[in-house]
Amino acid sequence: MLHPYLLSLIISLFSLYLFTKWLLKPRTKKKLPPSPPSLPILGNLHQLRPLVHRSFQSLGIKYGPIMLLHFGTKPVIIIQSAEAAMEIMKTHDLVFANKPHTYTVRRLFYNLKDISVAPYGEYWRKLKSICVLQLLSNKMVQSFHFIMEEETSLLIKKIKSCSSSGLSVNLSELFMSLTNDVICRSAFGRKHDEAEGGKKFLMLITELLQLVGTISAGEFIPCLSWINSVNGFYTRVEKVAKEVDCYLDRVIQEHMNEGMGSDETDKSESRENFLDILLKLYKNNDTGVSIDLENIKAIIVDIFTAGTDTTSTVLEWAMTELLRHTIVMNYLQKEVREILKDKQSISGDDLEKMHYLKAVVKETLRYHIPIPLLAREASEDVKVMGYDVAAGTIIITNAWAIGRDPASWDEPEMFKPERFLNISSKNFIGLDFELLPFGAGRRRCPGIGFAMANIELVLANLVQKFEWELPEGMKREDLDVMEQLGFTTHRKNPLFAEATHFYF
Ligand code: HEM
Repeated sequence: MLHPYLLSLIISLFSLYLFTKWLLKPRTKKKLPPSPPSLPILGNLHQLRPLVHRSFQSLGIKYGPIMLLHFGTKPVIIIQSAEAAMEIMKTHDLVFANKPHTYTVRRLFYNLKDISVAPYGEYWRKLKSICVLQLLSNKMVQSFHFIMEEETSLLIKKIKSCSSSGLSVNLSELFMSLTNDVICRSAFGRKHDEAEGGKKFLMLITELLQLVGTISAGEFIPCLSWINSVNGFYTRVEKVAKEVDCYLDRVIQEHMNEGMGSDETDKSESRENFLDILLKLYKNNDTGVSIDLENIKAIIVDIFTAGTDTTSTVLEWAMTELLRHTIVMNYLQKEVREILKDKQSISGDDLEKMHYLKAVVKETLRYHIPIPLLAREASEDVKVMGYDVAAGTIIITNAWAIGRDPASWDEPEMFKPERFLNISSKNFIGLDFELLPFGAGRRRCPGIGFAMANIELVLANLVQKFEWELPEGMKREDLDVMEQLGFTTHRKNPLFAEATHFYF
């Protein structure tokens, strides 16, 4: 037995040894990206203006292509070069396969039961494969071509009738309603008119996107979360979530009844739509992942939010730039009219030959990227561009700034479709990190084929069938290019134009 004094001496010496060892241990200091000075509690939130992508770009000029900000207490890394984006969406794609969520996102997307914000894992993989292989496969996109054609013909008729009365047309509104109708028919098999709340649903989706696109201090600073209750933000979130849910409940119930032979059947299209496929999976449950009605509603919200505003935004900006650049408009009209000759209906094969049209769409996607910010979250500690990124850090890739980065693009502030005519020019399918309108890596958009088919068909028809002018008295240089705050950067003010001559 040791004497108690001796025992305590040994313990004390051993503790001293351990303490000294700990003190002398060389500390590996974390190497963090450059960071603008921040305020207590607020972090860098006070430095962000409503058009956040522009604020990030301005800060990036001083702090570089990878910088660390704090949204309240939450560290957020901002990526603003193609090289850094490649590290996030290619080199470490698996580590960054998760999306960050706020209360708003969880509430509006059925507690992450959808595809676009669902955590990366088995469940998300199954849903994504359903989306890629079944809902948005090439075969399905081709089967929806007739919907896109019919809706485009309706758009043309509306423009003609408006212009025959000497009125200018609100193209922004027409594009939004066209893309909504195309998605609605592809999703549910038919359009939903005013009486069925179709227009209201469109407005709800627009509001949902605005809420998701708002960076509210209350979501990032726990002690300020009361602000969102007081300023009505959470009330709006709650109202939109409930109304969307109510609408989708009704639509799904009707769809199930139609399948059982209700007299609604005559309004529906005979071909399979998204809801048919999802309800089949729900009933058969043979995919290995059980889909319940909440999942179906969440996926439908995804398809509407991802597919309507984005597509109409591209159309709106493409027409804005064509109206601002007469030479581009003339060149495009010449190409489309030469390929079509007297044909009125435009096929997929015709569109394939329209290289300048494709260049105009690509340039629009670069210059006016519909979703400017791509958010991810680190699932483990990792090094990016030599900097330490801790698990849980939010990463935001500013795809808007990358599309305008002078290091990657000649004259990035000019609208020049010609830059995409070269065979080796960049593409948007997620392999060129200078051009990321559809993202890249595992989380890349599965709706590229659907969106491009729709956009090209509408634009080709608009430039083939009409001559376009700005409303009377307005000069090209007066046409504004202001962006609206939200998840997608559409025009702040609606685009009005006049169709002066018809060729059909
Ligand atoms: C011009 C039109 C469109 C643009 C610019 C666009 C852009 C995007 C972007 C940037 C993402 C996120 C990618 C990432 O984080 O890396 C995304 C995801 C997604 N998009 Fe699209 N999209 C468009 C059309 C569509 C359409 C028409 C649909 C469906 C009908 C669709 C369905 C989805 C879905 C389900 C996701 C989530 C994918 C996932 O998280 O794995 N998108 N889209």
